[in-house]
Amino acid sequence: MGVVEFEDVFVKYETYTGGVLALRGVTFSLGEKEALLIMGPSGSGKTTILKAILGLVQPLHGSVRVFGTEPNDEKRALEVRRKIGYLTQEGTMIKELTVWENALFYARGRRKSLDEESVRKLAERLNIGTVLDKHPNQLSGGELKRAELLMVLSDNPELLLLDEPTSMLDAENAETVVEILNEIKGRIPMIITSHDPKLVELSDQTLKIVGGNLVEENGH
Ligand SMILES: Nc1ncnc2c1ncn2[C@@H]1O[C@H](COP(=O)(O)OP(=O)(O)OP(=O)(O)O)[C@@H](O)[C@H]1O
Repeated sequence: MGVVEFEDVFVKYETYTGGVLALRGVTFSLGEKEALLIMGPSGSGKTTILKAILGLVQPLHGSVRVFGTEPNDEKRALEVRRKIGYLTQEGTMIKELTVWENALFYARGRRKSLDEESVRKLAERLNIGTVLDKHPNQLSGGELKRAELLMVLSDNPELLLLDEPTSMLDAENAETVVEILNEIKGRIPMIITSHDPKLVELSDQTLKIVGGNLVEENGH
């Protein structure tokens, strides 16, 4: 059994004009040591796959299972959600809190504790050692991206969903992020959306999605 299993999943967003079918029969499985990369043009359904894993959208048809459970299952949804580290494209940090306070708040909400020393070490590696006591609106786009990643990695997630983890980063910082993900790979299963060739290299499996349909699958 995979950590994540999609079987013929259709997802529709309701709109005033009748709705958008964002996923049209998507099937794939993520093994417990695997890194899966999802590629595809803007609006093709990549983020919707991540949202379906988190239970933020309901399949119209088909089944999604995460750690053997439907992410919308009332009794186990929260337990499953707490295992997942989700890096969004838009960021989720609270602007009134510092980066360190955000990481603490994020971990506490998930019933986890943080080891300050390892968080500081990871921050140094991500080249944001000096931003832990700053507020998110005091950071550059690239610093904020790495701070969000720091928060998501800090509380030892059991599954990582990373939406465009190297976008907004210069080559050197993108390289460091890929290096860190390479070290984590095999320990924490991950699903990454990106077009970054370095992340293609890192992944065990690549899916290409166009207009909500899987058009290509490659196992490396
Ligand atoms: N909340 C929503 N309501 C209505 N339509 C939506 C909603 N969210 C996404 N969509 C539509 O669903 C489709 C898939 O969107 P999705 O965000 O999954 O694409 P994506 O591949 O992640 O795009 P990008 O690379 O630009 O982030 C798009 O047509 C988008 O406009």
